[in-house]
Amino acid sequence: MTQVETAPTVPEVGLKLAKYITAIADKAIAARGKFTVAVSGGSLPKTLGSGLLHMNEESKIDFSKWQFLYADERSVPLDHADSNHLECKTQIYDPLSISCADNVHAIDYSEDVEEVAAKYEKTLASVFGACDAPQPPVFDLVLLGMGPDGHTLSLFPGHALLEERTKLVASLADSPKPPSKRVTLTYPVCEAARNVAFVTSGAAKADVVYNIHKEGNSNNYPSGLVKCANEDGVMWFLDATAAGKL
Ligand SMILES: O=C1O[C@H](COP(=O)(O)O)[C@@H](O)[C@H](O)[C@H]1O
Repeated sequence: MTQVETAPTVPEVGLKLAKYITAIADKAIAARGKFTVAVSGGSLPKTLGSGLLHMNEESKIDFSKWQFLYADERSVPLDHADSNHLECKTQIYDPLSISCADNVHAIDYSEDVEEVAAKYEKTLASVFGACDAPQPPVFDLVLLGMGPDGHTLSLFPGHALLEERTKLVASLADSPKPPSKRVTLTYPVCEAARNVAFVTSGAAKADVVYNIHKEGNSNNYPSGLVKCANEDGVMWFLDATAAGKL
């Protein structure tokens, strides 16, 4: 099951997303004292950053109990133009004065992408306590993007990692979308998360959005295979062009 929210423009999607995420954050902080969110790269940081900035201007958001982690990361230095962390820093953390030292868990770069994945699993354990595949970390929210080929996280159509059920964090060195080396959370982590939301915009995504939501072809795309623990299912935030064929 999925839920779909549409808005005419990307900034309006950002605003809806900001209201959604702050509501989840408030609930998580009231229940457990912190809010854990995994963010993706690509177009998502800009959409999220613009929505949060707008909301923050109206009434200040307290980010002190927010913990930002990553849904996936390109294996490049943190100051590289392809780094998902750099994009989040530019679009979200710096404009909102969110402390990278206190509230963000960047994925450190190394030439050895398997080592990067192993270190990220340790980071998950430091935030969530001991976790493994039978008992994955429980994120309050995983925020995902979707490419025009239907990929999400760094899980690409036809890739062997679509079957990964043992690791929480997987590495790949053959991503069809550059850069080739990446690390990614796996499906079991999404399935354990309290909430999972896609944020997708642009006409290039409209066919895949239609296939996943209207044609019952969701199993043909990595994005369509994502599930979460929320009984209302995965949430989709779409702008008018991505939703154009629904
Ligand atoms: O490479 C990636 O692409 C996807 C989708 O990006 P978008 O620019 O089409 O929104 C993104 O979700 C993922 O985090 C990133 O590594």
